[in-house]
Formats: sequence, structure tokens, C-alpha cells
Amino acid sequence: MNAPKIEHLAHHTPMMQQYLTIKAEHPDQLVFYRMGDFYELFYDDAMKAARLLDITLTQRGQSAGKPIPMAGIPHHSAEGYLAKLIKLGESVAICEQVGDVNTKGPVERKVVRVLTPGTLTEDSLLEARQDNLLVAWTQSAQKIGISWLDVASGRFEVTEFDQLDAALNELHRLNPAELILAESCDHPDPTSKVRTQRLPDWLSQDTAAKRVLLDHFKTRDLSPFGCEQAPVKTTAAAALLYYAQAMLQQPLHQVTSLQSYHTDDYLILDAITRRNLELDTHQQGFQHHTLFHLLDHCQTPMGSRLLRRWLRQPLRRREQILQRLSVVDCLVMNQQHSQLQAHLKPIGDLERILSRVALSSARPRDLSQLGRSLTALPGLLDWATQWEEVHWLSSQINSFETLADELARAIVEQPPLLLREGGVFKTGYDPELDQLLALKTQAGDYLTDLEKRERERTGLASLKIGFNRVQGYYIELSKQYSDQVPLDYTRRQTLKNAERYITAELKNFETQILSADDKAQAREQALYEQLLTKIQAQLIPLQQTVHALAALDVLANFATQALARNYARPTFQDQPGLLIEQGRHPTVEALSHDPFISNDAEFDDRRRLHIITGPNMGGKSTYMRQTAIITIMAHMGCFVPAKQACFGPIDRIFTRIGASDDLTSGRSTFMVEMTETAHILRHASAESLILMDEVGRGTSTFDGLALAWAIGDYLATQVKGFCLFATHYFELTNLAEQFDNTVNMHLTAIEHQDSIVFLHQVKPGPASQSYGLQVAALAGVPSAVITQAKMRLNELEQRDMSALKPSANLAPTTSAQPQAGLVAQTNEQQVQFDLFNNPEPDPIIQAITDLDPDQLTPKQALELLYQWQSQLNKH
Ligand SMILES: Nc1ncnc2c1ncn2[C@@H]1O[C@H](COP(=O)(O)OP(=O)(O)OP(=O)(O)O)[C@@H](O)[C@H]1O
Repeated sequence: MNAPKIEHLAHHTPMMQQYLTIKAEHPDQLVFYRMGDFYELFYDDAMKAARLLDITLTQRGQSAGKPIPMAGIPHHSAEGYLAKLIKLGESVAICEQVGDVNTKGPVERKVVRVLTPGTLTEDSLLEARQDNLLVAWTQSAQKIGISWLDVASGRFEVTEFDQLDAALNELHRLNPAELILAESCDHPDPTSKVRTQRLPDWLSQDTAAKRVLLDHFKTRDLSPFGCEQAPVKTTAAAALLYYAQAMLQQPLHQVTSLQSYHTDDYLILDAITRRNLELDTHQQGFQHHTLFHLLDHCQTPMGSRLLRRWLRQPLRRREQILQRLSVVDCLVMNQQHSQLQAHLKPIGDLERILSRVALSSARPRDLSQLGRSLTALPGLLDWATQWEEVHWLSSQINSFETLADELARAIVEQPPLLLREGGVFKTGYDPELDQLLALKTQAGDYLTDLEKRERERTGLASLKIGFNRVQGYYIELSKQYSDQVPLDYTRRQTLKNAERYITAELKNFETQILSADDKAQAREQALYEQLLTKIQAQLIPLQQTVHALAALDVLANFATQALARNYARPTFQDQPGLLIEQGRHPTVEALSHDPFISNDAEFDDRRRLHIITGPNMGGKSTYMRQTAIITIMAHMGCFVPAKQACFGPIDRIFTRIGASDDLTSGRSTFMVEMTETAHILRHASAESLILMDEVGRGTSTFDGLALAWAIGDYLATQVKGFCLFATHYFELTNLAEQFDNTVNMHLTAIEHQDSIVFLHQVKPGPASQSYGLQVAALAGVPSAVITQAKMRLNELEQRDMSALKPSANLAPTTSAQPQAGLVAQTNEQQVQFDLFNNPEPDPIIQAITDLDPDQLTPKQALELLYQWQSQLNKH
């Protein structure tokens, strides 16, 4: 049932009027309306929450003559429900009671926080080892601006693009939890399921956006952020700050800088490539069996998150890569990886804790974790002084000894979840708090003494002193003694079998003790705030330390992996090329029980296009993927699964692997294949690494072969990138004879007793056989089918169908010949046409064949020529 319209408020109860006013301000969010120990949802919100959370839908009386649908969630267990709603893409406005509960009418309530998927800071709502990004997309006539903000860590970056597809690629890389678009901006990716928010257009004005950023960073202009002459960047960044501040209902103190970046500084991997290479998500959507899963043994969650970022955005700048590699090398050579990891182990998720400190929402356990983590720093810094190679990182780490000492003195080892539960501070930290707490402890002794005295005075051994929240302290006596109570006892409460009394002395004690309790709570609150302020004052150096710690964590992890898995340090050169000696596929190697066969890959100006043939299951895809993965690992600053590897400049990696229908966008297998191929041919450069797996197989044999051939030709002559081109069209092996920069490679297999053994070795030259029937038999195709296929194959071979087999003596076409004619230009291929199509002989060719030219006059010959030409023009 829809929430009633705000203009009909007068018909409602005062409480419902309050609710509806608040709800009108949060139409897109589920409003959690606090009532005592519950959050209540009403009307549509109640029905939606009941459905999504599987909680009971009830009714709460009537308002405006109609029943109010209602669903409730206990306040103390709200986090679990919130996590579920956020995971489902919902947003929730938390509306708390902020006024005095004793006032007449509904207590004042206010939305104190709006939880949306992209603005979370609570650990319980976030994945520990994954970033949670809020992304803004802005557009002008010429440029696209993209900014991203990780509210939970405070990292904030911005960039801009001239090209839509480059911007879309970046958007996919960022994988936003929530997207912000200006009101007038078309959605860049209409098929996306990411929650999208529209921002008012006034924020698209450069001056308004600039003001938001200047106010936040308290700077005079935007030049420190590289946004001065870049309106789309300014608006994108401002949109994020504005939105996130509105959701958190406070300034984002954890956001201390804005970084401008250029995607050209990184090895560009598009979404298809990341998916095909299974960098951090398996093709089937899970995280296991991915490169990230294999490599991530980081000690801290922030290390894991950084590793994922590095994996999705490898570097191109040599100095930065070498800086990382030199740390890994130092740790490996000196066997220091486990020492460093031991120093990092006690360090918690400081990045996110600091953000909560900045927002003053850190909980007692955040502070105890911060304290424990800081005490690990002096030891780590001591260790670091020995190793020159880590200086660029360790120089950014402070030891924060004073702060660590204060936290160690202040916070108990196992603090309660919430500050208001009390008991957060250690005895001895604050004398005033100690005194107030002592009163409470002494109170126990005092009450025992008072109880003893009253028993003696009344002679009633069953007299006892008790406390409850409503009545406060009381003396309780069984009803049978009512006539024996002293005169100074005043009755407080009558129960079924007992009477409760108060005396002046007990009342006096109660006043003192209850005020001590309040005072102790207020004192704890004040001490906690002081502590937060002290940490907040050091936020920037703390954040700097944390970033360096995360990087050290990833590099220590790389060193551990390098030693455990026998990886080698890659090198780099300025000449174009790429050389991998004895490379291995890291995840296939790790998951397989059989030994992995290593293979070389060598690219230079004479070996740019590699045509790879070989049987199905021979290892072509594995070989191609490992070449790309090793390249990515090297550019992350990680050692690689190879004996050695050397890289010239590489700008992007493209992959066209596998084929599947893209049902969501209504594209067939072949359409997907060609769209991806078109993207590669249009964007790849001479510095790109390109993997093409079985291009053309999604259509008819001849179209496919013709396309594959033309694409190979284009890659060799126009793009000239470093390309591995796996194919079952053996005709393509002729490209190597045509082009100086093209070579043939094949995967080896041998026949053994009517079966096939894959050797998985990459060798020069084309494959000699396809082994299709043997692989089909291995896969369990019924023997009757295999036998019939064999007979059919024999028949074809007898008809000299050599074009169906690998052939070294195919008549090569020359590059001067027009591309479209390639297929029909070889004898064997002509036979293929005949085999499948049985075409009628062309009447013109037939006429020429039947003609005796000596019998024609020149005029007749000319007439025939005109006639044939006009016939041809009609076709
Ligand atoms: N170098 C290798 N060492 C050991 N095992 C390998 C190697 N390469 C591939 N394999 C194994 O062989 C299997 C098949 O490899 P892959 O998928 O790369 O073959 P393919 O030639 O691409 O096959 P298809 O043409 O049918 O796509 C892999 O799943 C892997 O288990």
C-alpha cells in the first residue's frame, strides 16, 4: 500500500504525520523509523521489507481511517537485516529518536544516516577484501569525466576521457557499487544493474561544483587536484562529495585529498580481457580458481584490496614497476618475506578504521584494534632500517608511539561492542572516571551492609534489598510481615505476595548512585571523544602510513608466492618485443595434479603474429592465456611463473577467446565474436598484446575461414601488434609465408593405440594433424558415430580433400591479391566449395570454355565481350 500523500497529512495521527513528513523526504529509501527498541517500517516500505527480509507483516491501528501495514526489526539485531537489504541493492534511511521522550506528542525524530550501497563504512556491511566504490560519470560535448570515491577508506580519484569506449572500459574496471549521474546525462551503460542516482543539474555548473570541492578541501583553487581546467573532472568529483556527504549527513573528514590519474599510465585491460583471463572473477562468476585467489595471501584486508587493485590496473611506468620488484627481490634474496609478514600480521584493517575515526563513528573495538596495530610499527620500522630497497615505503611510515601508548593505557583488551555499554576504559586511565566507577562498586558493599542492618533492626531474616529499572532501589518483604515494618518505611509497590518499601537512607543512596552512573557514562563519552579527536589530528600521517603498510603487505605476499611457486623476476627492455622462457600458467599449474609443461613465447619485429595450430585439448588456450597473465603479473611488480621473462613496451592486452551468446544484449555467438574482434582491430597498436582464439568459427566454414584469413592479414600488416592467433583453419598457416613478421607454432600430440596423448609442448611450424576424431572419442562420443566419421573422412580424403587436412603445399595467395577473393583462390578450397555446395558451372565460364576463338571475327568477339560484361553487371 502506497504511503498516503503528504498533502493529506491532517487526517493522520500526529505520529503518522511525523512519519509521512520524513518519508516524503526519502521516497527512494526504506525508512527505518525508530520506536523504542524497534525500527518500524510502514506502508509500501513494510511490504517490501517483509518480502525481502522474510519478516512478519502486521498492522498498526489505523490512520486516516485506514489500517497501516507495518513490519518491525529489533534495534539490537538491525545490522544483519541492513546487510541483507544493502546486498539486494536497497538503500535505507535510519530515523532515530533525537528529542526528549517525556515531551507531549511524538518524540522528535531525525534521519541520521542514509545507507546506500556506495556509501558504506560499517565493517559488517562491507566485504573485507574488496573495494566498495561510489562512481560519478559526467559528460560535456567533448569530454567524459569519471571520479570514484571509496567512502570506507577515504580514497578519492578522478580522470577524464575523449573517447566513450575508453571511459566505458574504465567504468567497468571500477565495478561501482553505486553510480551517480547528472540529471540530464544519458546512462552510459543502460544494461547495467548497478544502483544509479541522479544528481540535480545545478551541480553540473562548473562554479557550483568547484565550490563543493573548495569548501571541502579548504584550498583556494583546484590546481593541486589537476582539476583547474577540467570541468568534467570537477563536476564528477564534486558530485561524489556532495552525494556522500548528504548520505552520511556529515562532512567526509577521511577524504583528505583528490588524486588525478590517466589511464594511459596503466596497462589497459578491458572487461572482456579481465573476464577471459579470470583475473579476479572466474568465468562462472565465483572467486575461486582465479589469479587473485591464487596470489592473495596478504596479512591484512587492506593488502588484499590493494592487490586486487594492482591486478586490475597493472603499471606501465617502468620506474614504478622496478621499485616494486626491487622490494620483492630484496625479500626473496634475503629470505625476509616471513619476517616482514610477521610484523604485518597483527595489523588490522586500519584503512577502514581510520575512516570511521574521521567520521566519529569508530567503535571501541576499532580503537583497541588501532592501538594493537600501532604497537607493531616500531618493530616493523626497526626491521626496515636494514633494507635500503624498502626505504621508499618505510619512509612513509611513522611509529605513532605516543598515540599507541595512549590507546594501550586507555582501552581495555576486550572492549564492549558499543560505548554506551560502559567498561571501555582501563582503570588508572582517568581518575575521575575511576572515582565514579568506584562508587558503583562500593555500592554493592554498602547495600549488603544496609540489608544486614535492616534485618537486625526489624528482626525479619527474609528482608532483602533489590533494584529494578522502573522502581529503582527497594526493600522487599513478604506480605505476611506488613504489620511489622518500621514506621519510616514508605510503601513503593505492592506485589501479589510481597510489599516493596523505600527509606530515606535508601532513597539518598539511590540518588547518589544513579547520578554516579550517569556521570560515569558521560565521562566515558567525553574521554572517548577526546581520544577520537587526538587520532583525528594525526589522520593524514596515519593514512599515509596505512597506504605504505598495504603496499608492503602485497609485496611481502609476492615474495612469499615467488619462493613457494618458483617464480622469477621479470626484466624490461626498450626494444619492442616480449620473451618468456619456460612460462607456465599459474592457476592451471597450481590446480593440476599433473606436471605442467612450460613453454617459451618469443615476440620481436620478425615474430609479431604467431599462428598457433594443434589439436583440441592440445593446450592452445592455456598457452595464450599464460602469456597474457605473465605479462600482467610482471607489470604489477610481481615475479612470474617462468624461468625468465623480458618485456618491451606494452600498452594494452586484448583477448578474443571462447564464444558464448550474450543473451542479455540479444547478441548471437557470432555477433559477440565479431564485435570483440572489431574492437581489437580498431584499438590495438603495435605495442598491444593480442590473443585471438579460433576467430571465425562462429559462422559457416568459408565465411569463417575468409574472415580469419583477412583478420590475420590485417593484424600482420596493419596493426602489427604482438599477436597469438590460435586456429583450426590450417589454411592460415600460409600467412607465415606471406608476411615477414608472421610465424607458425603448434601444440604437439602423439597418437598412441588409436588414442591421443597431448604433450602440451609449443613447437615451431604448423601442426601436422588435427586429431579431431580422437579427441571426440576421448570425450565419450559413441563409437558408432566415431566409426561413421572415420568412414566419411576416408571418403573425403580419397576425393583428394586435402584442404580438410593441414597442408604444407597450399598455393599461397599474395598480399597483393584482394582479400575478399582469398577463399576461392586455392584449388583445394575450390574443391571444398564443390563438396558442400555442388555449384552449377558458371554460364559465362562455360561459354568461354566451349568457344573456339579462331572461328570468331573481331566484331563477333567484341559483341560477346559486351554481352558477358552486361551479364556480369546484372549479378
Ligand atoms: N602446458 C601444459 N601443461 C600441462 N597441462 C596442460 C598444458 N596446457 C594445457 N594443459 C591441459 O590441457 C587442457 C586443455 O588445454 P586448452 O584448453 O588450452 O586446449 P586447447 O588447445 O585450447 O583446446 P581447444 O582447441 O579444444 O579449445 C587444460 O585444461 C589443461 O588441463
